[in-house]
Amino acid sequence: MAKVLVSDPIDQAGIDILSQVATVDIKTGLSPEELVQIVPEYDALMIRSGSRVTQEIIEAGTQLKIIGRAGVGVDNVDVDAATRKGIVVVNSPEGNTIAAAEHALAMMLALSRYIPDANASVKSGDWDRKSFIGAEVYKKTLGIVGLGKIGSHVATAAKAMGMKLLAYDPFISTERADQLGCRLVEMDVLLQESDYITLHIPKTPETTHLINANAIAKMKPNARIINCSRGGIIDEAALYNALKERKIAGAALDVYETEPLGDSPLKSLEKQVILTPHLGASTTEAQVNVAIDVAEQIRDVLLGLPARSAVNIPGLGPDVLEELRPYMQLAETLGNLVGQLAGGRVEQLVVKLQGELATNKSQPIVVAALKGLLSQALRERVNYVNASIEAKERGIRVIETRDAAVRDYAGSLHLEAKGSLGEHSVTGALLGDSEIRITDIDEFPVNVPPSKHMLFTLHRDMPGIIGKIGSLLGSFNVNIASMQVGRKIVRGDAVMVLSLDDPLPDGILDEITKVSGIRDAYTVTL
Ligand SMILES: NC(=O)C1=CN([C@@H]2O[C@H](COP(=O)(O)OP(=O)(O)OC[C@H]3O[C@@H](n4cnc5c(N)ncnc54)[C@H](O)[C@@H]3O)[C@@H](O)[C@H]2O)C=CC1
Ligand SMILES: O=C(O)CCC(=O)C(=O)O
Repeated sequence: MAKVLVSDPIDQAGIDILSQVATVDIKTGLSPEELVQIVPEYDALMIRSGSRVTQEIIEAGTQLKIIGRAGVGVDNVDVDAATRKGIVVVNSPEGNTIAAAEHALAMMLALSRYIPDANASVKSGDWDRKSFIGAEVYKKTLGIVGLGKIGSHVATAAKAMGMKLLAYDPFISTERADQLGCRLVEMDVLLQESDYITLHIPKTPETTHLINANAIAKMKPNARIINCSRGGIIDEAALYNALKERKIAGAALDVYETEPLGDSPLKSLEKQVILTPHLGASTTEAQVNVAIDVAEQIRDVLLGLPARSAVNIPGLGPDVLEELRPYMQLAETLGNLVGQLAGGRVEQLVVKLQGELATNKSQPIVVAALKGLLSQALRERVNYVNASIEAKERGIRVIETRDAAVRDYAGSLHLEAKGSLGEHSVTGALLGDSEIRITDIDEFPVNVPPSKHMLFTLHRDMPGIIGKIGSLLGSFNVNIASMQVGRKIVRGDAVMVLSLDDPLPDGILDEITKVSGIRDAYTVTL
């Protein structure tokens, strides 16, 4: 049975799902050294934000197939290292959206009305009403940085509270911002015009210290900033100085440059600062959502099925996966077939998407074709995660083309592999929704389903040749399941495609190539 290590607190709903297919060990609070030591036993690792999955841990995880992050941000996982090792990294892109958005809104209101300090004051025995005169958010301007899932929910709620909305997000359209009632502006405008600024962006090289001394200098003196996204987007030293010198009115932070927050001067500031310990996703509802979402994906991957929210399988969201899955199977089968026909070292793969397939997202198809192509060499070591990297490291040039005009089938895929031993091409299509047909071998038209054991010959189309191959296979006790010949002209060159019930015994291929009229013969195992 597979083994899963859960190294952060995860809701029981997720553990129950994992337990259907694996032995689950819950070991929280491990040091990085302890994690390195025990990770080799495990097939999957499930974490929240508490565990940092470094390259060293990934290298040590020789059995690891999947790392599941029960949340959105995967910045605590070395995704590149996982990708190189073919380990799928999944997250829960939506499970805690509402929780994080509501936390940001709660922070904005709490900051405006000094709720944490007022609460502490009452609990300490005071009845001080003068020190806590707050500000209303009604009719104030909220600047939202990052109008993705969380930012959009914040926008909708803030709109309902009568706020004016600005948004900065270089990757969303004006139409989308309009829909949410936001005016899409440049960052400088947002900084200059907002009374409240809330950050909902990932931490990337571009967003690190996006809010630095320079940006803070552009903000209004009454401005308050909220960060429930990622630590490090705000330069904490610059923020501290600005707050201390009253250049801005307040800040509410849930995330920090280093977590847990150590000996930070921010802790010394009073009612203009609120600090929470990375609680954005900490609601019962969100924890159930993310635990189920990620546990289901770990279960699926351990059962050999694809994951719906893999962050390191290019372009493979759940909607794309649903639509392209049959074509990906086709691509993988054809990649495997053309790789075996080409033999030797493949230097170039042309992937041509034809008919309706030409209008589809190509990346998953190309990845699937490469996975098939490399599967003979790498077996189970190649997967959708690392196929592109493995191909690149082997110097395989990938050329992608599209031809929507090819209409033999609704959608078809043509692969050409050029290598040290020559050049071969195959074309395939889907019959109905998912039945694969090989429709062309080296430009000879055929119509055969792939089968586990196959024999392909290139021969001269002449009487008696099929019988000779049949007898030869019979003499080696190999049963033919089906046979088809593809030719362009009568008595010219032709290909023969045989599906066999049994693998070809050693030596028979040499015998076949000796038959008069046979130019070449290839065995393929799919
Ligand atoms: N505090 C907490 O516990 C939680 C924090 N988060 C964090 O919140 C952040 C937002 O999450 P989601 O809304 O789910 O992500 P999302 O991917 O739906 O939205 C992010 C948005 O940021 C935009 N963006 C990217 N780079 C940008 C840049 N340089 N400038 C402006 N906009 C940029 C993107 O276009 C996208 O619209 C993430 O960093 C996530 O890790 C998420 C959940 C809980
Ligand atoms: O696991 C958590 O509580 C943190 C959630 C978070 O930061 C995220 O989902 O990006």
